[in-house]
Amino acid sequence: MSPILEVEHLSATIAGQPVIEDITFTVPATGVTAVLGRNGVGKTSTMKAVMGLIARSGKVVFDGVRIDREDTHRIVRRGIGYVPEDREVFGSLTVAENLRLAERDARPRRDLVEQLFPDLVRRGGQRAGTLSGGQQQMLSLARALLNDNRLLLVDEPTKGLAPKIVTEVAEALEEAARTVPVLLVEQNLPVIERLAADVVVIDSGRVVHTGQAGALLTDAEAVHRLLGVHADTADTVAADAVAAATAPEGAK
Ligand SMILES: Nc1ncnc2c1ncn2[C@@H]1O[C@H](COP(=O)(O)OP(=O)(O)OP(=O)(O)O)[C@@H](O)[C@H]1O
Repeated sequence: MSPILEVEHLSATIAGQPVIEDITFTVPATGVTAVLGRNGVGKTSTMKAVMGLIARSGKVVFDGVRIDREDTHRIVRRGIGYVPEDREVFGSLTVAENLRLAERDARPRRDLVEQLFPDLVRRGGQRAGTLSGGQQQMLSLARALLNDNRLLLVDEPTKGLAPKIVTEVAEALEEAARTVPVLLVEQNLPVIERLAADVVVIDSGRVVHTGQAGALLTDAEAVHRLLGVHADTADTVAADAVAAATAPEGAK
């Protein structure tokens, strides 16, 4: 099967400063591909460059069509959904209004969204600005899933969330990934282990490793060298996350 996204020699600048230098990778047409790397190496910039949100050069091919000269509006209409790191929701509008505004297709996938996020249905009348961080993340994901996208770019969806909510967001993403391929920026190794088939590791604006997620995560030396964390720390984090997610309410 051909890749859904091909990125070749992609470079980008913000305010004239280079933020990524020479990024090359492909995203398979199914499953989750994780973009990893230490803080500030260019993960978010890579997503923004693909979406045409920052000045870029190089080649980006989406489902066989070059999109690197197109504006963001056109790229979105081609079927790439983008869930940015800052969870863009309209804070003064209700949850239901946020969802309605995101509907682009003639037949939005309301059933899928209601099945994945029953809590959002219950909170339809609540102003989005008063939702918790985890609920805002769910709303942001739901907005992208309403349309029949052919690829989702999701930037650090679990950042800053409590372990139990991290598990809920991971579950929602896992479900979503059954219907659409996902390019996921993520720092949480247990989440990557659970969701990702493939990984792309970035360092100093360049790709330094691509391969299968399982092969990287079981190689403690590579995890330490490429990501700057100890694999056993990741195991501890995973164990803590599972314990927190499964502990009775009063024990958390
Ligand atoms: N608006 C901006 N103005 C100037 N420099 C920026 C801006 N946004 C990002 N940068 C710089 O670009 C580089 C890459 O940033 P980017 O946000 O892509 O990294 P990241 O890997 O996503 O980081 P993190 O994991 O911390 O979110 C960093 O050195 C950052 O300081």
